[in-house]
Amino acid sequence: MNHIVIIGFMGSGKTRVGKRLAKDLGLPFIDVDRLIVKKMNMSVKEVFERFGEAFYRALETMAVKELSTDSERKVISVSAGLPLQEQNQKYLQSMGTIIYLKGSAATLIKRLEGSNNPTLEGTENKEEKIKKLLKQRDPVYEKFADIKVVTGVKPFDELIAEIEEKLKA
Ligand SMILES: Nc1ncnc2c1ncn2[C@@H]1O[C@H](COP(=O)(O)OP(=O)(O)O)[C@@H](O)[C@H]1O
Ligand SMILES: O=C(O)C1=C[C@@H](OP(=O)(O)O)[C@@H](O)[C@H](O)C1
Ligand SMILES: [Mg+2]
Repeated sequence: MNHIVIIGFMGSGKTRVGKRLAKDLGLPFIDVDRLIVKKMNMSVKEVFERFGEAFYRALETMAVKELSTDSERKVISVSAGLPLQEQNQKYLQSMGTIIYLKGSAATLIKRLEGSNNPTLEGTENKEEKIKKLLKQRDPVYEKFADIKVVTGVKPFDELIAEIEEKLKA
């Protein structure tokens, strides 16, 4: 497929960037988290609480499998944990151009201050947890990236322009 796929840590801007790219490119936008929220008619947090993380991960796999064979080109923001799951990786790789929105620990910590993300909830030291998870996840995101851009260093519009240039190259 030739989708444009956005990956990255929680708070890296996948949803915001994906929405804007889709608008600029005149493509439909899909956000995997939002797709699940709609399907389940409850928040991500509620799905985790009522059915557990494994169930949420299974929903992610169903979504990515379906999208990997969807022939209508789209901008797709996948949830942060999705690329980490081995069962998703073959689908992810067949989807199209993968953009990694890379953020420093400092940028992500700042953006996730008020977040009620279930992956970070209940942790005593949120900063340490973010740093630890980022260390585990960054090499995986790097591995799958066709295009890498750093978020948090330039204004949003300039970041979008950089991505659009790289997509043309
Ligand atoms: N390039 C950026 N510069 C500043 N703030 C940003 C940028 N991209 C996203 N944000 C903000 O960071 C937060 C997380 O963005 P979001 O798109 O929800 O991330 P994700 O979907 O990767 O978890 C939001 O408040 C969003 O407005
Ligand atoms: O990192 C994770 O494990 C998760 C990230 C979230 O997505 P965002 O990247 O949109 O925050 C959401 O899918 C869920 O809370 C699990
Ligand atoms: Mg999001």
